[in-house]
Amino acid sequence: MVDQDSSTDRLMNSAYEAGIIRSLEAPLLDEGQPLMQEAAQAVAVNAWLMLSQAGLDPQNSRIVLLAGGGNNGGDGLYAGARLAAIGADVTAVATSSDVLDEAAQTFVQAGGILLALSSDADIPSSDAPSSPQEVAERIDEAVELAQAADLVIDAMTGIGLTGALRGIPETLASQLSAHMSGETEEVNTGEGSTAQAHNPLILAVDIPSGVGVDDGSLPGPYLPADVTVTFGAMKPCLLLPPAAYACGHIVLVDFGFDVDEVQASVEAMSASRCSHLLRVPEREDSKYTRGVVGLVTGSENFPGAAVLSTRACASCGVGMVRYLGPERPSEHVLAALPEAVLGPGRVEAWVLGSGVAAAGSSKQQDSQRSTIAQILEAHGSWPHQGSQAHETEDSLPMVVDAGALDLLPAEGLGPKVVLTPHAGELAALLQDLGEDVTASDIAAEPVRWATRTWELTGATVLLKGAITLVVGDGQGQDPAVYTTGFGPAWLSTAGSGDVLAGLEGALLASQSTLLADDPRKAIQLAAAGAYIHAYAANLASHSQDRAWRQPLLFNPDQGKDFIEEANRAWQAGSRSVESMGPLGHPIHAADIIDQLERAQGLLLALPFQSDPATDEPASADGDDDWAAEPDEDNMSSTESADSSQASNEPTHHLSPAALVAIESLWF
Ligand SMILES: NC(=O)C1=CN([C@@H]2O[C@H](COP(=O)(O)OP(=O)(O)OC[C@H]3O[C@@H](n4cnc5c(N)ncnc54)[C@H](O)[C@@H]3O)[C@@H](O)[C@H]2O)[C@@H](O)CC1
Ligand SMILES: [K+]
Repeated sequence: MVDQDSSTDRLMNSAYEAGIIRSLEAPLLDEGQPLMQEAAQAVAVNAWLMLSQAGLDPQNSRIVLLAGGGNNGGDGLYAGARLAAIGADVTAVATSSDVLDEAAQTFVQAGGILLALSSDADIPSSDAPSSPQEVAERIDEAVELAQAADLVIDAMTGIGLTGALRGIPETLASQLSAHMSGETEEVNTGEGSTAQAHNPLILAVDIPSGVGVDDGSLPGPYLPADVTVTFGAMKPCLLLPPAAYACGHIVLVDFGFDVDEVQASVEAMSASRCSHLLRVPEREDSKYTRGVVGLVTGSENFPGAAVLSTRACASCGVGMVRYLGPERPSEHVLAALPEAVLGPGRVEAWVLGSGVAAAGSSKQQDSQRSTIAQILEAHGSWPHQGSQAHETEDSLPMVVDAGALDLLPAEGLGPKVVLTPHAGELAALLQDLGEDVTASDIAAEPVRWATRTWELTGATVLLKGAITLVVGDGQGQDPAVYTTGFGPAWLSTAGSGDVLAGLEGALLASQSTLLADDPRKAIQLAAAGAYIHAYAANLASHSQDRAWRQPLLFNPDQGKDFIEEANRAWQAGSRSVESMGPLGHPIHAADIIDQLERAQGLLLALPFQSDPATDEPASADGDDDWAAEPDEDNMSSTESADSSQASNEPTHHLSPAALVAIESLWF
């Protein structure tokens, strides 16, 4: 993990496997800390907030709780009891043969109704269905209740889930998720028109039931959430695609875990982590000590890629950009970037292959490929074939993209070689390495396949996606895994990858001394590159859409601050997990480049901000009068003089009575 992490940074951005979460809970439980009650309180408060944000009165809302047989169900039942106690209409559906007894009794005493679905149910205050037909009827009843509810609290399974959901939880998850995605019949309004089916809000307790806790996969049916209230620490599924897309907004309940001695399995790149990875020039620096990047990108057919990659590279803090290519792209590069130097010479890092056609994809062999092959031979950090040289002093950090990927030697690459494929390119690379895998297999299990590529090649693997993954050498035998989902969906546009390759090269070159000391830093630098890329796209598009957001920290002492943060972050009334905020506008690749320098400036300003706990670069200087400054988490928009005044106003729209009610949940 990044050395300079604050404990808040670590808590919000480091994810631990289920077994480690249990080891972190154990000492607190031994000391008698009432973790389940703390979890239940947080669930109740967040349920209340979700309802009130959607314009509903929580005290008159219909809530359906799906309660499993483990502690996750226990959390849900105690939360349901708190909500029932303030007047909500809460029905708990028991999805397994038993539920935690004391939790169920507390729930029923508070006025909740308990419905058992399993034929061998042994549950207080609810008879088991007596025949298979009655089981089926009760399941139908539960599905209908949930579909008609204002809020569904999903407490079927937490970190105790093994494999895909089975049995009643599987049935409920598949029927409810089909309903919400509109796969079931539309509602006929009786006037010849159809209306969208009503969708309940969904709050997931700890994790959405059904997602692969430790690997972020979706092994079977699952219930996508609007908000996931998770306990103690982040789990891998909350960061890793595709499961992370099913979590909605994440609220992390701080139990005070001591994570100093445990190893995270996934880390999210954050603004603060990123700011520590940028190299700031010193007085004695010259253009050469700041790093020279050599780019073999673009081609006669794709001169634009040469322009985009060199311009992006020049915007990211290197001393010099050197371009190698045929006449046409060279002329374009020089026209767009007069600072560029053409032709061979000394470099600290290479960027190879963006905008270069892979073998077989064009009739004419791309002349850039022979240059790339020579560079790979001379500067690759792997044993040279036919010579005894191993990891040599000639080996340089390099970004290997697009048309250079198939020129790599198959194995023995080092971490300073950063591969930047998208799923399709990775599938082709893995097929060359003998794996039977398609691009859609990779999209379904990206961390598995990025890790496999790292195992086979030894390179650092940056797999591009809405959430980009970087896998490379970690501690001991285990890989390190970083994620970045800071960008808006506008980022998926032609040339965006060329921009990323150029900026990755700049980071590797400017930090070549750091990399020489510890080649594993390439993973963090690669993830930082993806973060800066995303951040520049946010600035360019004025979008607050994010593939992934940091969790909101829930601390019982925060009270109204948390309400305000949640209101700001969740966008009042939003019922869609798709849209995480105002969408901004389209961008093209050059727009991203235009914001790269500003993005880095904002990141470098971060340590000087008054509130170091917030992981959001300082707001800009007010030059965007209408647009929202991108925020990693909970930041407000660019503050003009007027709006900074407005930001002192409470952002929630809760009546005094509503505040009294929520305070009763809180204490
Ligand atoms: N350890 C603790 O004291 C704390 C745990 N907490 C909660 O406890 C949860 C973990 O509790 P548990 O270990 O009891 O496990 P869970 O409650 O997550 O899961 C166990 C339940 O899931 C069912 N299940 C497992 N795999 C299944 C599958 N494939 N298909 C269908 N059902 C399946 C089991 O039959 C059982 O009913 C956490 O996620 C969190 O919500 C919180 O209360 C905080 C404190
Ligand atoms: K759950």
